Amino acid sequence: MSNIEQKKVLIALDYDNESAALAFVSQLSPDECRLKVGKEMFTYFGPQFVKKLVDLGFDVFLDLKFHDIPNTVAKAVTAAAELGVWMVNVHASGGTEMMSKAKEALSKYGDKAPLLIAVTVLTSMDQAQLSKLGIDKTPQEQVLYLAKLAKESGLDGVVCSAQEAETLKAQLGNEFKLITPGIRPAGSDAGDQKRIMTPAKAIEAGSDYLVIGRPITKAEDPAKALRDINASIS
Ligand SMILES: O=c1ccn([C@@H]2O[C@H](COP(=O)(O)O)[C@@H](O)[C@H]2O)c(=O)[nH]1
Repeated sequence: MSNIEQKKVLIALDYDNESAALAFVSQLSPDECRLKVGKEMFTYFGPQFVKKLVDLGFDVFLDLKFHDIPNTVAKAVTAAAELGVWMVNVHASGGTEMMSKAKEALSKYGDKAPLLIAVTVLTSMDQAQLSKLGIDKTPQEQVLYLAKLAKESGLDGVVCSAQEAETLKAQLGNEFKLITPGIRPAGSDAGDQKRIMTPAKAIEAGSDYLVIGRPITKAEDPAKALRDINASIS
């Protein structure tokens, strides 16, 4: 398996203990995965933690899902770029002006700019939860609608579930990146995830990157769990 194929897995480092997270990371190579830092670890351990991972040579996806007025989000993604992260995200429901301003703010970093992607419909949401929000569309329709706005705004891709990947690749083209959480190896616990798929099926459907947390970090042997997943998608 080439390094490029191996690096399709983005491990969600959702730990409340920095030493435990770093002990796990010390078993990994930047050649076999990328790392995702989300709201929990960022809130506990801050930008210094992100910097540590970047300095260890890992590509880091800073998953803070910014959602605010255009000026604030443009400044927030700039702060992310200053940390040297590989990817950062905003919520597509923040609108096209917000997304375009964020993308524009990153242009000064040239080819060092992090990829900018937009969250569409959280993978923990199903049809019933969308309806409760007053959205009268299927998750598939709503994801496609928001992904089109993200593409129009110049973003590099979206966060969606692998269940929407085939449609999005067909409608938005191969270059537009699909980052898919809600990945569950066969037999593993779905937890709070609703729109799920196995790693191999997700890649087959068109996912570019798989976000995987608990199936790896809560496994008896997390490093082996990653190796097994990488083998299953090679
Ligand atoms: O729609 C989304 C957007 C982000 N996430 C994040 O991905 C990981 C998934 O972790 P698992 O343990 O594999 O469920 C987690 O950090 C979420 O915040 C998502 O799940 N869905």
